[in-house]
Amino acid sequence: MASPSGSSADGSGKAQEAPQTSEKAREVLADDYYFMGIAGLAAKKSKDPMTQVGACIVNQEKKIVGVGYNGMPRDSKNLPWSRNAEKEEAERKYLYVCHAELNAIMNKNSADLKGCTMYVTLFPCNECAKLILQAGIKEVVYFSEKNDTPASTAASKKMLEDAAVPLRKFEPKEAIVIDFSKLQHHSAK
Ligand SMILES: Nc1ccn([C@H]2C[C@H](O)[C@@H](COP(=O)(O)O)O2)c(=O)n1
Ligand SMILES: [Zn+2]
Repeated sequence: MASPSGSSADGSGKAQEAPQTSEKAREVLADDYYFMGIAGLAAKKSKDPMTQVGACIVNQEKKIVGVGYNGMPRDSKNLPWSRNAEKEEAERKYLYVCHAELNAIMNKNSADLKGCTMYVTLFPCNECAKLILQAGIKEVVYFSEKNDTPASTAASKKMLEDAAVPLRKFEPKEAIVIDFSKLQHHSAK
């Protein structure tokens, strides 16, 4: 470690290099912010005009093994995105859309998801809770909760609780901002 004064700090007698004044300590993103941030970024890819949801699955070594967002099934072209309650059920998105959690699980790049944690930007519905349990996921971290499907939410909570899978709300204390101009790297010389 360089000593600020530039004098010997290791007993070698050699002067240590002082840190450049332009070098400053960087903040290291905490795991929850990083993984929920990835889920949030994935959500931005969703074509759902009303609700974009993202999910990120992390294994016990804190490696990302699956990411997904809500979208229509593969190769579909003309399925409706409407949520309009006055339309026929077949003309609304709900029968067709693949939830972010389903897509994250399907997109897995590891043999299995046993012992993993799922980060998801919206509370998982009861169908996704079943998928989460069947995949062997052992923890769920969610960000927001809508109260428009109370029976589904209650069933989801019940299933996860019954299987002793902890469900935790992510409560960020600050925003993450990606400023691309700050990602510009400059050579040392
Ligand atoms: N945990 C969840 C909950 C919902 N979704 C998707 C399904 C739809 O695309 C959208 C909800 O639509 P809304 O009723 O808000 O218009 O969110 C999901 O992927 N994961
Ligand atoms: Zn779902």
